[in-house]
Amino acid sequence: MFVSEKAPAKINLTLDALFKRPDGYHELEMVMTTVDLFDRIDLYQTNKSITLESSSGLVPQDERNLAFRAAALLKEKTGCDKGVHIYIDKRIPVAAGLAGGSSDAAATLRGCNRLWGLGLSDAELAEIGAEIGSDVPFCVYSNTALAQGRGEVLTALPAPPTCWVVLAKPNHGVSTADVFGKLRVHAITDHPQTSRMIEAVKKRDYEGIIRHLGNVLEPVTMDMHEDVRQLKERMLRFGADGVLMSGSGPTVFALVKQESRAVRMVNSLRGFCQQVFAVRMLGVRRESVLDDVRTK
Ligand SMILES: C[C@@](CO)(OP(=O)(O)O)[C@H](O)COP(=O)(O)OP(=O)(O)OC[C@H]1O[C@@H](n2ccc(N)nc2=O)[C@H](O)[C@@H]1O
Ligand SMILES: Nc1ncnc2c1ncn2[C@@H]1O[C@H](COP(=O)(O)OP(=O)(O)O)[C@@H](O)[C@H]1O
Repeated sequence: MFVSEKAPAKINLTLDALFKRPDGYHELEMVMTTVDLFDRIDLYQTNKSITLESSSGLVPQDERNLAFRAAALLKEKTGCDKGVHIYIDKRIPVAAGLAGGSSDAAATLRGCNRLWGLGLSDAELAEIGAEIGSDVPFCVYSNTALAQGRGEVLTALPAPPTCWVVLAKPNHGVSTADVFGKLRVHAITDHPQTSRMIEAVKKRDYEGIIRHLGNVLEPVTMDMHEDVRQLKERMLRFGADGVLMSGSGPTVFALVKQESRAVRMVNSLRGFCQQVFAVRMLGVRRESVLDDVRTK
């Protein structure tokens, strides 16, 4: 038996931190959505064990991989005695603020649920996913949502209006824990207006979305990596309607309406960053690559 799942990247249209909690996590408010840049997760049923391989040498190929951890946790929670071989075709840049690992874990939860015939709901998968990482519940649904708490309390939103999203990742990663570690919540002067962003998304108001883009982690990462600040300035100069760093970074995304402008921007950024993509805003979950369970 074999199933395949798409694992899309996410971007943050807003990211606000309200306070640091006693458990060390930050209480967040984020509007997140998905873009048309995917990893592909192929899952092959085996006897008992879990094994993993990836097209990318940049991610662990063992039990440290978040997809491996997802399959192991699902087995443990359900008492399922089946196994799986996981193959990850990696397209999403790693340690980039695009939730690539979380999305791989979420796609593995969705895929193993089908492969092993467990019949769990998305809400049950999201609850299991929250034990792997704060972004995993959002990635189980992979739509558009307001995320609160440490990221796991979700309220679904409609998809934003479609537009081009140019993603550019500087030639280094950042550690999410390091960025949160340097954030001083009481010193934030420029909180995003989350409710205004929600309103703009609901009204499919493109200009409103552009106006209310905001991320309190952006100055923190920029102070650690000057090239992220330069990248944002460059994208604005190249004619983006709006530019923001996604999550803890260092990927910066630009929103543009016209395809021709997105293509020009990609060509202009290629000398500056190795990983540059022009993709569409998605905002809703796409079903699996191969629609149904197939017998091999
Ligand atoms: C910042 C965000 C925004 O979407 O995305 P990325 O930049 O990773 O894509 C997420 O909150 C990242 O979620 P995720 O990558 O799953 O984080 P986790 O593994 O749960 O946590 C990694 C570390 O980040 C910090 N952390 C994370 C979430 C949160 N609400 N407060 C925190 O302080 C903690 O130090 C934690 O140890
Ligand atoms: N399947 C996976 N894909 C990407 N990274 C993974 C995966 N499994 C574990 N990791 C580890 O998780 C860390 C964060 O990766 P990633 O999810 O790409 O970053 P971000 O949360 O910033 O988008 C990396 O250091 C990477 O080694």
